[in-house]
Amino acid sequence: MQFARKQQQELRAGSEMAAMLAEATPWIKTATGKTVVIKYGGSAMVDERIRQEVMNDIVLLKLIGLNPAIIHGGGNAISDMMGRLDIPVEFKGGLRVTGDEAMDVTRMVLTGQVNQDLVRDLNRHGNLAVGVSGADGGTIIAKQMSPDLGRVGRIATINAGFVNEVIAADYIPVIASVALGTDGGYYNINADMVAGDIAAAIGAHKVIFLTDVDGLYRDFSDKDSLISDLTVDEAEEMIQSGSLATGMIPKLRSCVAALRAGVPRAHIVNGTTPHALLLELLTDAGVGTVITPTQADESYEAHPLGNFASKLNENYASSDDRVRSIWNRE
Ligand SMILES: Nc1ncnc2c1ncn2[C@@H]1O[C@H](COP(=O)(O)OP(=O)(O)O)[C@@H](O)[C@H]1O
Ligand SMILES: CC(=O)N[C@@H](CCC(=O)OP(=O)(O)O)C(=O)O
Repeated sequence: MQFARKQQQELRAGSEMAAMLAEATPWIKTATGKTVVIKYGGSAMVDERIRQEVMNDIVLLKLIGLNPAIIHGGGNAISDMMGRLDIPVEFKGGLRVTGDEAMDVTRMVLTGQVNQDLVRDLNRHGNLAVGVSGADGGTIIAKQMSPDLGRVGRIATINAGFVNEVIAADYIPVIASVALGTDGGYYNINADMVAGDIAAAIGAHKVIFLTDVDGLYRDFSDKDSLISDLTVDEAEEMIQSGSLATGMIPKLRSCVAALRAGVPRAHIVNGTTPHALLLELLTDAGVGTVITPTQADESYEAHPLGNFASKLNENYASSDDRVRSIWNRE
C-alpha cells in the first residue's frame, strides 16, 4: 500500500512537471535565437553544488534555443593564488593593482583555471562550450587605464566577429576578462566591464550579472532597500552620487554602458539562489534588479510560462530524492 501511494505521488509530481514543460512551448518559440550575456562573478562560484546548478541552467537555456554567452570573473581565485605565491594583493577603487607578476597569475587563473573549469562543467552535458580569452580572435583590445594600476586595462575595442562565429556555430562562448593591449602585452580587465561591452557588441537581448547579493540596494547597509527596477538615468545618478560601495560600481557602470549602446535590459541577480537564471528568464515574477531604458513596462516580456520556474524551484528539493529513489529502486 505504501508503495502504491508513493507511486501516486511520483505520478502527480511527474504530471505537474510535464504540464509545466508543455506550457513552455510558446515561450521557447519567443526565445529561440535570442542572445543573453551572463556575467558569472567569482563571488557566486564559491559553492560547488550551486555552481553545477548554474551550469545546468545555462545548458537548459541553450537546449531551449537561447544563445547564452558567458563572461566570467574569478577575482577571489586570483587573490587566493597570489596569496599562495606571496604576491601582495592590493585594490584601488575596486580594481586590482596588477604588476607584471600579478598579470601572470591573472592569466594563469582566469584563462587556465576558471575558464577551463567552466568549459569542462558545461561540456559534461555535451560538447557545448568553447573557452576563449579576450586575446583570442582579437576579441578585446585594451589600453592601460592608469600607470598606478599597472597592467589594468580599459577596453579600447571589442571585435565581436569571433564570438559571433562561436555562437553561430552553436557553441556557448566562455570568455575570460584578459585582453591583449595595443602595446602587445596582456591586460587585466574587470569582468563586469567586459560583460556590458560584449553584450553591446554582439547585440545581446539581455545582460545578466550573477553575483552574491540579491540585487542592487539603495543603501547596502539597509537590507530593506533592495531595488527591483530602475531606469538607466536613475542608475547613472546612483553612480554619480557616490553612494555605492566597490563591487557594485563596475557592475552598474557596465549596465549603463550596455543600455546606452542599445541592450534592452540589464539584470543584477543572486547567482547563489538556486535556479536564479531560470527564475529571471522563465517567470513573470523575475528576481533581483532590472535596469531598463525608461520606466519599467509591465507588459514587457509578459511571460506565457507564468510561474514555471518557481514551481520548478519548489519541486527542486524533492526532485533529487525522487531521482535517487528511482535509480535505487532495483
Ligand atoms: N549598493 C549595493 N548593492 C548591492 N551590493 C553592493 C552594493 N554596494 C556594494 N556592494 C557589494 O558588491 C558585491 C558584489 O560585487 P563583487 O564582490 O565584485 O562580486 P562579483 O564577483 O559578482 O563581481 C556584493 O557582495 C556587495 O558587497
Ligand atoms: C582589474 C581587475 O580588478 N580585474 C579583476 C578581474 C576578475 C574579476 O573581475 O572577477 P570578479 O568578477 O569575480 O570580481 C581582478 O583582477 O580581480
